[in-house]
Amino acid sequence: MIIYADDNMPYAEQFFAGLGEVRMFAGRSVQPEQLHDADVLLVRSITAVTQDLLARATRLRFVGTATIGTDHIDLAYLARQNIAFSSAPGCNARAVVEYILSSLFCLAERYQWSLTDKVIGIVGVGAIGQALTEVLQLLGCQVLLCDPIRAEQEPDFPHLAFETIIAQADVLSFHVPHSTSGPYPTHHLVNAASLQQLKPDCALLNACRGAVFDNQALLAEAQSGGQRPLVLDVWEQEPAILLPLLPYLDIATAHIAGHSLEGKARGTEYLYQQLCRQLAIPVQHKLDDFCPRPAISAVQITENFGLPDVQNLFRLVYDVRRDDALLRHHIHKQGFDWLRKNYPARRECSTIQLSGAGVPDWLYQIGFSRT
Ligand SMILES: NC(=O)C1=CN([C@@H]2O[C@H](COP(=O)(O)OP(=O)(O)OC[C@H]3O[C@@H](n4cnc5c(N)ncnc54)[C@H](O)[C@@H]3O)[C@@H](O)[C@H]2O)C=CC1
Ligand SMILES: O=C(O)C(=O)[C@H](O)COP(=O)(O)O
Repeated sequence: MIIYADDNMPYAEQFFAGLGEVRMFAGRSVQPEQLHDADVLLVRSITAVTQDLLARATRLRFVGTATIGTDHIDLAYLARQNIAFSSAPGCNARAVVEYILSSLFCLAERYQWSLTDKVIGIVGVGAIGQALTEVLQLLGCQVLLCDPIRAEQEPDFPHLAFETIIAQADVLSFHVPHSTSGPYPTHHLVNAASLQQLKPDCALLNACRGAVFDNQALLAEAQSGGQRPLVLDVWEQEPAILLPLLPYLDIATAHIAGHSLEGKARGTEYLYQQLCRQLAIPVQHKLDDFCPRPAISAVQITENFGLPDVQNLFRLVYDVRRDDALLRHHIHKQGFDWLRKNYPARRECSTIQLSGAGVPDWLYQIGFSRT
């Protein structure tokens, strides 16, 4: 069996070598001829898996994407061809939550907010939006939710219409898939018209898909004197991003919100498990076999620890300002894909064990580990 895997998929060799010959490829530039003998194709979000890409892959039996999003895959074509498919739902949800949390801590410091005074709106309350909601509520924030699809399925879900939430929120964080059709399309949810409905200082955060925000509309508003705080991890037309927008952004990163080591590697592990299931063979490897020990693994908490200390503790794990600086420094010479490919190691809160008599339970609930 020949398994083609994106060369930005951590531990692909280690997980898949026992199942066949593993060949790595460059996700952005892979060509149909390269895949002519593929039995299995494992991609990340930068490879558009279309009928054209698979034109020569007559042996293909399984396609996997080590991502949550599936908007780069022609799912209907795979179904028509009887090619099994798996994404990796939830694999990097925790990393995105930590990215947003770090961004909120930065904005709070820069603008001297108290996060607990802000009304935070979450648009899209799936794996990421739900986990983010729970963390923010544990930190004492007021959170409003918008998810019309959940509202249809769960009568008690506290849904607010998009028009309502955008008028009330001080901060809006988006966690929807990108869609252009269906009853609730998300393409350009934030556009020139919806920007007019927002409070003028309502902060906008996008760590879902670039085209959920009309980037030209953001630029037009900023150039005409708009002052709203902006955080963008994802952009329209990646990797050719709208560079004139950069100076107006508080935080700008290269689609790395989900790129904790655990987040990426869980994606690989999930696909490995799915392929084993497809082949009806037992799972032999797990993530813990491969993930290295984190640089900082334990922290002592004293009885003086309180809510204001969370930001400092959190910065031991992740500080989004590092990734913002990387983008601003390297984007012109090295480019967007280089930033993603050379992303420095980042671990999740769960890799830090907290000890001490005074550890409040909510610290464990927001993601740190017990000793
Ligand atoms: N920046 C990054 O590195 C990453 C980005 N993502 C993006 O984040 C998206 C969300 O991820 P998950 O929460 O895991 O997905 P999910 O599928 O668990 O949740 C998405 C939620 O959005 C809701 N939704 C759909 N259309 C909506 C609309 N018009 N208005 C409000 N809600 C709507 C759905 O009902 C669902 O509850 C992914 O589709 C992916 O595109 C995911 C991981 C990493
Ligand atoms: O999971 C998703 O969906 C994402 O957006 C990924 O975190 C993006 O990472 P790459 O697959 O583009 O490396």
